Amino acid sequence: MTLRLGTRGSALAMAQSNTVAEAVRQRTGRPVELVEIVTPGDRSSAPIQRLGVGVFVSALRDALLANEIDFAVHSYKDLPTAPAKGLVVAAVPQREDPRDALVARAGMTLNELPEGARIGTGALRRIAQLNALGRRLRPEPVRGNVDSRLRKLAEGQFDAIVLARAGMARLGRAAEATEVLDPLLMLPAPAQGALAVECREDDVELRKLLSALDDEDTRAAITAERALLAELEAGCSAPIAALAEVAEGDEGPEIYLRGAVFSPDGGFALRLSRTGTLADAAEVGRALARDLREEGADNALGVQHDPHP
Ligand SMILES: NCc1[nH]cc(CCC(=O)O)c1CC(=O)O
Repeated sequence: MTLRLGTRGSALAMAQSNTVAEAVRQRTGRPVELVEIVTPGDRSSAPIQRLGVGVFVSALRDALLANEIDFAVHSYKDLPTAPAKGLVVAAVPQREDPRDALVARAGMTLNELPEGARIGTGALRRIAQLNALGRRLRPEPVRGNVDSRLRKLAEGQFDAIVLARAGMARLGRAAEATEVLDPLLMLPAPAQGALAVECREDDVELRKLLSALDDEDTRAAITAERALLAELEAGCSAPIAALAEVAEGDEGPEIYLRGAVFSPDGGFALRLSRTGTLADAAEVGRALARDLREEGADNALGVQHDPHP
């Protein structure tokens, strides 16, 4: 029987869904059809921070629970940390490049941008890290999909924009980045570059099929990054960054987790790290969150800032 994959109609969502659909066809031999779901987030042009964290997600989840579709693909970093009742992340495919990218006019790198350069980005995490550089760059809000952000740059609305390299890559536009930002300067959002393949918890047969797409290292990395985020009780737009990498340690594979918390003006920046085994990924994330808290993370997270005053 044909599997129904629910997807938003945006170019990025379609690219992600088509990639997963193809992988499911190849690995299971089952036909997959795409079913387009329109979410309130697609109809509105209000700032994401105002629409709320789950705006792109809940319409897909409703369709899953109503049995209108069989599975859905999300950008993992857009998923709230709270688990969805009746649903399960059945697969976490191998992650794309998790780093942020700079696209600047005249091929400039971050270091070459002049004082006062206007940088289009709405994410508090990116605004804070740009401000923390102390270069007097000027972050300015920008919304819209990857294509429209690149168009606004080309039209001269900004000197540069910062966006996830993974999103550019999925649209075949990664070559337009003028610099891939080192996580030392710009630590990405928890789960950036990863996908969550979600289905109904009780759909045992499909869960088994989808598990063929699961990548163990990616799942461990995302588990650590999101445990950190959940422990700090922050949403996807909070100025919190995390990146876990898996590498061979002395006694087998190990997880290397970096986490950071910023005040939006960049005046407070706290970066810490921890390591552990893959099996302990969630505990590594929670422990690093506690470390961040002990070192004053709440100073940055306690106050609610309006990103677009
Ligand atoms: N914030 C929206 C969003 N959600 C997922 C991606 C890109 C793909 C990914 O990170 O997986 C983007 C665009 C961006 O941050 O530039």
